[in-house]
Amino acid sequence: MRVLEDDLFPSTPGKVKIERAGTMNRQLHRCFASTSTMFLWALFLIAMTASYLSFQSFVDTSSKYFAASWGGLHWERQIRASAAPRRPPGSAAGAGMSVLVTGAAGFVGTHCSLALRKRGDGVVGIDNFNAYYDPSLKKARKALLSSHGVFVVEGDINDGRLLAKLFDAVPFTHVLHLAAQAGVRYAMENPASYVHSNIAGLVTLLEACKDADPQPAIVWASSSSVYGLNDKVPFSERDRTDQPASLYAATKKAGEEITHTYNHIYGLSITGLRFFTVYGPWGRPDMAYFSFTRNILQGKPITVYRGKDHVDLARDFTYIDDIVKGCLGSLDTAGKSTGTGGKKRGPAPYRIFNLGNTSPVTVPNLVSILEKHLRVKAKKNMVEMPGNGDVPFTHANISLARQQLGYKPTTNLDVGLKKFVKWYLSYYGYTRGSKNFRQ
Ligand SMILES: O=C(O)[C@H]1O[C@H](OP(=O)(O)OP(=O)(O)OC[C@H]2O[C@@H](n3ccc(=O)[nH]c3=O)[C@H](O)[C@@H]2O)[C@H](O)[C@@H](O)[C@@H]1O
Repeated sequence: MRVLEDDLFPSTPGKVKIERAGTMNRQLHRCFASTSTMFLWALFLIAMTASYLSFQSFVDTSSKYFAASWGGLHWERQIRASAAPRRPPGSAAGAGMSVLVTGAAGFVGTHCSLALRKRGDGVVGIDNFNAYYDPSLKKARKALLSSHGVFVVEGDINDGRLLAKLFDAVPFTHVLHLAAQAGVRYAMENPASYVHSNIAGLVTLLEACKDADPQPAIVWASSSSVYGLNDKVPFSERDRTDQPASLYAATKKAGEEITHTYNHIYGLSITGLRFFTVYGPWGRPDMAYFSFTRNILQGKPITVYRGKDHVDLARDFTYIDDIVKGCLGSLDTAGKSTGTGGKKRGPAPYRIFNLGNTSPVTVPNLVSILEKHLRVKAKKNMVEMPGNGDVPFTHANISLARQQLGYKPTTNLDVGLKKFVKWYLSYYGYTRGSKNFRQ
């Protein structure tokens, strides 16, 4: 390039003058020659760029094709086998459902999938096994599901092609949508992950459901956090939910509105469940009861948040088995979706239920119960609740779920944490007095 420039704009003007006088023709000729050289260079560069881009898109497409962990005849056979209900013929509970469970390798997803499978329903799971918390725990849950005949597809709910393929392979009667970016405080660290899973992923899933023929009925996980700054207790489904305290809560609230539009426009049957701080065996390591247990056993301090004026925070902690009953009750009572091929044929149910325990426990009390079951004293750092999205307390009114789902929680925090601690000690291979953890 520098050579070309020098040719057109020589750096010795005196010399130019002399040459101009005598050799104008030659100069013109050189100029034309340089222009055509530039033209050729430009053509060459365009050709190179075009072939690079087409090579890139070939690499992208083929790597997607080769990296895809789904598709093919064998895969479809596994999906269909897993989706097939196995209730005995003539069973009082009917023919059985085919349920697509999103977030199946998650905490609530695993328990619900197992419970459905155990009573004879067909279940196919989908999970993206992201690294929000230790994926090896998710893999272990997947192995547990697999040992009970539940197949879990490794994929993302944002992948519309995968969802379409699943609905092509199986006429799912229900979708239990539990895949989400959970956690209240993490939303300040990674806000985009909440939009990706709880908004974009939800819409992609609803699009697939609305296009499916037959359309499935959808039961999905909202959250008690939608009550936000509401201070009327206990929280009832009729209370205001327009003051979220965290982005997480805002995305769950948005999910309630988004599902409403799909119910209204396409006739999808929707049930939203507001879970209240679910805990238990195979739980989520990011939650307080789980991380407190780990730290207490390892002799590390735990941070206990306190509200304004030293008021203890409280949660309506709900045991996983009770939540599973609420989820299955919701699937069993969900009315049918009415649309086909994206067209609504009539009104479909739109329901929202609180699934809580109705007896809040303070966080210091939770710690005392853990200390009792672990037989280890916690090193507590009491700090004022940072302004990171937490709410001071939650308390569910569950009358609606009791009436319509037959929901009746039966496990208190003491009994539930005892079961959790038993699982934790066996899963992480901890024997009392030893410091050998897998974690
Ligand atoms: O039910 C819900 O709506 C929500 O319940 C939990 O959220 P949260 O109730 O905040 O549960 P934890 O993160 O386990 O916290 C429980 C309590 O412990 C407190 N905490 C948490 C962490 C910590 O280090 N110290 C501490 O005192 C929190 O402030 C809170 O009061 C889940 O993480 C959410 O995904 C779910 O949607």
